[in-house]
Amino acid sequence: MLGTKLGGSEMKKYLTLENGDVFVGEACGDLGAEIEGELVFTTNMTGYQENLTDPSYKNQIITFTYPLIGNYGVSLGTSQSDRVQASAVVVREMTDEVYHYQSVISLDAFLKQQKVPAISGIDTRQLTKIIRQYGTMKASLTNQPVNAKEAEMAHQSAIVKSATRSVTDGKENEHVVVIDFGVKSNIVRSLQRPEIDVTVVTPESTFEDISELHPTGILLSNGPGDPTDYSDFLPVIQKLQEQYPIFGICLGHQLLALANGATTYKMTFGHRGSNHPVKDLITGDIYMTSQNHGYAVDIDSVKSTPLEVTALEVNDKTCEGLRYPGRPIFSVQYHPEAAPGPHDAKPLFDKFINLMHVNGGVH
Ligand SMILES: NC(=O)CC[C@H](N)C(=O)O
Repeated sequence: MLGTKLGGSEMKKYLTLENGDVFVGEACGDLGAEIEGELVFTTNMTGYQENLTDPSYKNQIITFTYPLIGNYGVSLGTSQSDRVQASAVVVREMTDEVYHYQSVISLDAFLKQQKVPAISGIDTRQLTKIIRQYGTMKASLTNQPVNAKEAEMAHQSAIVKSATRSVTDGKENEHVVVIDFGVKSNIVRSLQRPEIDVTVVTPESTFEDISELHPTGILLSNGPGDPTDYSDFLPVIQKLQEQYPIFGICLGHQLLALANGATTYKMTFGHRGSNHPVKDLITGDIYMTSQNHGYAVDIDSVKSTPLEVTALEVNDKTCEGLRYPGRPIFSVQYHPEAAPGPHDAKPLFDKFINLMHVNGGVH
């Protein structure tokens, strides 16, 4: 059944796109809430809980192209941060008939609890075709019809405020410092080993703050928004890369590129999904990867930097990996931590830790 009625709601909701298109559906999630955001789509067939709680989706309205969302509920330990980060959710059908032994709450109830609005009964195939043609655009989700002008939104900085926290007990001698631009829990989890301490620090940290932690390696995390909004942190990366092994993931990859003089650009509709093939130019291997990004590193701009392109997206040949020859520094545009998605690239965490071992840890 299309647009399952949830919690007895028959309330209409209006999704108004910047180009003037209007979709009318049924309100679910937080029924009263109205929001604006950047309308994006993800082709993930599963993993809605991980997507919704991924801080990289801050200020974005997520359209799920998979037609049935919510059927395995929401479970403990699956979220990628402590709350829903996306502004709103667009689905073809949301169900609260949940079948999963670990589910503790339905998706609709979770969204209500988190005060996040959603709209169901939308032809998400048609909507996705519009986004593919016109590109990612601003949109509003309202309880009454509005005109497209009102759906226009000023540029919102999506920078996440984070706090420094020690993830492990600090007794061991190898120490990864994660710069938290909006880090996903599974990145931190993927680094954890008995011999490794992990400390997560805010991007307001200075080079001195970070050095005082005696890192053996630095992980530049994923995060929301336009990478050029983070220019304040680039001088810190420039200093860190003189001394420490670095692994950049997604936003972290883009910031490593910017810190070395490359440029980034906004893609038409980005890559959001779990089946993006990436070719590793060093080994020739192809990985299936999990992705969620709207910006990319300009490959031509890398030529005049000390960096080298190490991977390409097979379909559109965009930059998926970089390394700094001669230094223990590399980055990827995709998500080796998955959550959700395939695990082909998981060995990159071991690669980073091995680089730290080889480097011996610069203290
Ligand atoms: N997942 C991420 O780190 C996304 C990076 C950046 N916000 C982008 O959309 O390109």
